[in-house]
Amino acid sequence: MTDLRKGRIEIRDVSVSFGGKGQRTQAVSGVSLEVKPGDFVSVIGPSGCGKSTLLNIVAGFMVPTQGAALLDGQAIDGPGADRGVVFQQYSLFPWMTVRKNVEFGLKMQGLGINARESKARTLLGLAGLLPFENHYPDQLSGGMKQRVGIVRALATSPQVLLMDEPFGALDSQTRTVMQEILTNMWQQLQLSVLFITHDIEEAIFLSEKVYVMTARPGRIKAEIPIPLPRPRTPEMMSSPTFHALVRQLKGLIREESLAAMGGELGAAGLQGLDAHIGQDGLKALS
Ligand SMILES: Nc1ncnc2c1ncn2[C@@H]1O[C@H](COP(=O)(O)OP(=O)(O)OP(=O)(O)O)[C@@H](O)[C@H]1O
Repeated sequence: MTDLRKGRIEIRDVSVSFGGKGQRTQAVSGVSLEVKPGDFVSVIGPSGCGKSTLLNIVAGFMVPTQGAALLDGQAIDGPGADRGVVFQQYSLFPWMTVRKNVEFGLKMQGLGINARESKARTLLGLAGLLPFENHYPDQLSGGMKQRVGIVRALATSPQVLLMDEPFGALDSQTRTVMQEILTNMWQQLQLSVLFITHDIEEAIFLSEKVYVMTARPGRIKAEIPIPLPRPRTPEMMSSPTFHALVRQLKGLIREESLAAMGGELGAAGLQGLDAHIGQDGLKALS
């Protein structure tokens, strides 16, 4: 079991710019956030606000232009086995069975065949995948492939799990089941999770805390604690607290999405919108 005192992620005053002189894009500006050991924290915000950029910095795939990301007080300077990463697209090896996919990282760590097999089977069991251990990825549904992806990321016992829209490609039914499976695994393994999503309900259902980002350049607009009890159940999604949180987050995101779209459309584009739907239509939208 993961040591509960480990797995603290800190992003300290991080700014990121892309491109050279003349074509410089500031993606992220002065972002600070924290995931305490064993916490589940989501980041939500309009498209292009820098969510994936932040996750890539914590994963060690990218270096910030300013500021720093730390894991348990140590500056992150590259990828490491202490951080498991799951992306939206499934990244399984198609020529390996489910179990061999899960065992891969353990083999790289030099674990013997029996220990690898036993660990892989335990985790596959937690995710309900043991009956499919000898299947190949193309014999699995999207939800099952993503469950294997999560189990594979967890196999090397990382202290933190970094997830970038992991359920974005799944239908809503499968997505709901995956959210429940993930909360169960998170509770049993006591990991810290940094979770990127566009989906407000998903962020609330899964998290202890949700950070809302502004339109680009991404800053932290709000930090919303989620006071729902654990374990979370789908019935909680109909509770007044849940609905109030959805309303609050929708309001915050809407402001930023309009700002982001305004930037893309420009004044002329927005005038075109105005001409199309008229002032009354615009009032109805606000
Ligand atoms: N390698 C890069 N070179 C230039 N610009 C980049 C690069 N990577 C990201 N960007 C820009 O930085 C901004 C933030 O990108 P990022 O992918 O982090 O946003 P995001 O919030 O994850 O977006 P989405 O929700 O659409 O996935 C975007 O405007 C993007 O176009």
